[in-house]
Amino acid sequence: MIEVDRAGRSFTVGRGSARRTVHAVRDLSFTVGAGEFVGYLGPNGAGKSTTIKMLTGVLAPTSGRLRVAGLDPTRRRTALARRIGVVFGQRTTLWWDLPLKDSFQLIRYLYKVDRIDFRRRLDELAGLLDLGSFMDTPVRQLSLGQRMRGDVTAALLHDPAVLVLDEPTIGLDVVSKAAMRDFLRRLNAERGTTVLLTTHDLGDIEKLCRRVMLIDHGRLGFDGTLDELRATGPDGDSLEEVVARLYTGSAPGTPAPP
Ligand SMILES: Nc1ncnc2c1ncn2[C@@H]1O[C@H](COP(=O)(O)OP(=O)(O)OP(=O)(O)O)[C@@H](O)[C@H]1O
Repeated sequence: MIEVDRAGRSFTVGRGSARRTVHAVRDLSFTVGAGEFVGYLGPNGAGKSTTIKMLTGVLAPTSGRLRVAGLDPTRRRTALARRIGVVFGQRTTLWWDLPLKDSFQLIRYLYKVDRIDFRRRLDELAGLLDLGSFMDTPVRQLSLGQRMRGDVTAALLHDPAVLVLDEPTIGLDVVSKAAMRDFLRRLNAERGTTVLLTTHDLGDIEKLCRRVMLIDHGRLGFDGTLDELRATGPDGDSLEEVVARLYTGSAPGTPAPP
């Protein structure tokens, strides 16, 4: 479902003699099969957002190739939009001044979702994510937890095969977080939606992902099961301790090793 083959993305920053190249992602290769739920971890500045931007067609790779649902994300961005859903926990894709339900109608229009499919899907998602009490509320008045549920619904209205989540539980209280995780687990198990989850919340990873990939300085440093990830540290270490050890030595913005 997702194929990344020696993908790289660099940026030129600075001017004159201070001009230099930042290798945000280097020689990145992995595949994610249909129905997998994969965690994508890395310290700040590791290259996670750059990877997501390449997978969603926002940024073209400067080397290598990517395929999502069989499509080249940069060349087939419109076609890909129908196969992929994306949630950025830190910012909304909803219309700030419109009631939530109007945002959904706009998405139906933009994605050309059949009216009956849309109604069925929205009813189902509204039930699962408990949207009923704030469907008529303008997005700017929603609490963070409500807004996040709205954003997840918006990303799923066109029933995408792949869901890319960038910190979908950030800022949520323990109850909302548990509900969101439960929803995502069911979505993956019952609908077979392929999920790539980027998060700094290792609870998300522990509760949801069987497989974890870890990126550091733009390179894939680990790709294996959650159990294999734990086994990289001494017995009895928490996942946080194991991951912190793997992150050690990396700092945001430091040049990637050659
Ligand atoms: N448009 C850009 N121009 C220049 N450098 C960039 C650009 N986008 C990203 N970078 C650099 O590429 C590297 C990777 O950034 P990226 O945003 O992909 O990291 P990240 O893993 O998502 O970090 P975080 O967890 O902090 O969100 C960083 O050094 C960053 O400064």
